Amino acid sequence: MSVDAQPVSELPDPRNFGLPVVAEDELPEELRTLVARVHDLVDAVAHTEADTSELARASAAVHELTERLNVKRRDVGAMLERPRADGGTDYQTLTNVVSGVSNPAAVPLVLEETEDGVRSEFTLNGTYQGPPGLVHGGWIAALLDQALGSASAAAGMVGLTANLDVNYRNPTPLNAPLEITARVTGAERRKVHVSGEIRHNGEVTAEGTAIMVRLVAPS
Ligand SMILES: CCCCCCCC/C=C\CCCCCCCC(=O)SCCNC(=O)CCNC(=O)[C@H](O)C(C)(C)COP(=O)(O)OP(=O)(O)OC[C@H]1O[C@@H](n2cnc3c(N)ncnc32)[C@H](O)[C@@H]1OP(=O)(O)O
Repeated sequence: MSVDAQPVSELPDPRNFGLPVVAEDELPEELRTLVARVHDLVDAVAHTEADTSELARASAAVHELTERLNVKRRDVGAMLERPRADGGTDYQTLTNVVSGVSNPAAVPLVLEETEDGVRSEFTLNGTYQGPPGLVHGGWIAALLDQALGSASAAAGMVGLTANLDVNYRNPTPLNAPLEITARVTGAERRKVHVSGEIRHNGEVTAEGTAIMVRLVAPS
């Protein structure tokens, strides 16, 4: 596979795409705490066997809270900006459903750059269940999509997924330590070829390949 695309050293500035940008240090610690607590709340709701009066009280409290938080909402598409260790700037979608720091539905997947791509260790609670005790296959695809896209971005080539191919090799367990890895394997013109896998105890449970098509900033 040929590698003839020229990686750019900096990620494109989302402002050039008309997107609002929030600096990481502008994100209140109280929001991060709220996100973590609501993440746990979703799992609690999914599995609770509390009695009906407790359920009714919880339902009213959550409804009231939703109305209070909805008074002031961020624009869809807001991007989080943070400094990178190498002096560059990193961007990610604030509410990304897999890794967004303000999204309680997110895993959250915190991908670290490695020598050849990206990597993360994470655990999925019962919220992500498909078959009994196992992670939903659609979420496995979403996790791989995110890691594959991030590997491309980490190599300076931000793109959209044009094609994603997933093989489910072994069941992926809930509530157990998982590892995800991804890397760029080649690039030609705007196409970036990426591959990655999810492992449990060192054994591959799912692997994916994708073609990301690099974004071109409007001129
Ligand atoms: C915005 C600001 C950014 C700021 C910085 C951000 C930092 C972010 C940080 C971290 C990264 C995050 C990571 C995200 C991870 C999650 C990713 C997703 O979930 S993406 C959502 C799902 N994907 C879509 O919604 C795409 C929908 N499809 C499209 O929009 C178009 O089809 C698109 C862009 C993929 C291509 O359209 P065309 O018109 O631009 O380009 P054409 O000319 O058609 O294709 C270019 C090349 O790609 C090939 N191609 C296109 N589609 C293909 C396909 N399905 N299979 C194989 N090849 C394909 C073509 O054959 C062509 O190749 P040839 O250069 O001629 O060899």
